[in-house]
Amino acid sequence: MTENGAALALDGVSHSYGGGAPALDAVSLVVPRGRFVAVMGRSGSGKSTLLRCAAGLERPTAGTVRIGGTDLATLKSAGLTRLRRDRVGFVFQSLNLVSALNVRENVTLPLLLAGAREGRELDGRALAGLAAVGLADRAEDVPENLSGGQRQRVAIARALVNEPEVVFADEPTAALDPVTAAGVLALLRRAVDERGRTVVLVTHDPVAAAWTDEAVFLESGRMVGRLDRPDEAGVRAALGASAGQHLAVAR
Ligand SMILES: Nc1ncnc2c1ncn2[C@@H]1O[C@H](COP(=O)(O)OP(=O)(O)OP(=O)(O)O)[C@@H](O)[C@H]1O
Repeated sequence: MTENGAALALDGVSHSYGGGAPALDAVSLVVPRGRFVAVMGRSGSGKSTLLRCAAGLERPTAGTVRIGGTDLATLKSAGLTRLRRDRVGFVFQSLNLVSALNVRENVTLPLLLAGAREGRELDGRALAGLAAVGLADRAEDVPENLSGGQRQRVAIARALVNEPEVVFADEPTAALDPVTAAGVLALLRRAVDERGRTVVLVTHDPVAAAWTDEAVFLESGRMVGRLDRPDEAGVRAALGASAGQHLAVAR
């Protein structure tokens, strides 16, 4: 896959907060359309920084980020906001939903922000999205009446509603029990397999990574390895190896 045909392409991306040591150091990554990629590494290795740079939430200090061929550096602040709103979906660990809105309204929010008119068509899209995550019957409920796993499923419906080019998920299952987490990961997997979506998942969890097509490993801001079709044991071994490498360097 060339960079041009990719959903997401990072080329030599570095980022330092306030001129300190690089949190991300010359990372290159090409994610083809219809692929599910896990970004892994220990706490502080730069996973969230990679996601923030890739999603246009943070401007890297060096390197190029392209989403669907658009070089994010060519966009001014308003253009970057539009890109995040129209072409990218987000699922975070928590605080995903607006508590003042019901579930259906939460799902329609990205469409409304993108200029769609309220009405039957919009509600139909929200309900179809909710049905896909098994929550059509909770459409008129408020988020606080939902369990953590149900809220994350609503967040996934919302992240997918505008058919984004890339969905960025930052530890979306960290607060969930293993069974509920598996349900949420299965939904992301289905979005890739059945709807051709592209998902970048930040996680420290080898079980979560085993749902993806490819795991990439960060250590001290650098990309130190990757695994195709990762399984749990392979991911644990790779994480152990990169930690060992780090210790060897630190000594
Ligand atoms: N806003 C910030 N200002 C200054 N330094 C930051 C900021 N955010 C992150 N860092 C630093 O950048 C480095 C990478 O952090 P990052 O949050 O990307 O790691 P992570 O792998 O996502 O960690 P975790 O798994 O704990 O969330 C760390 O050294 C961190 O302290």
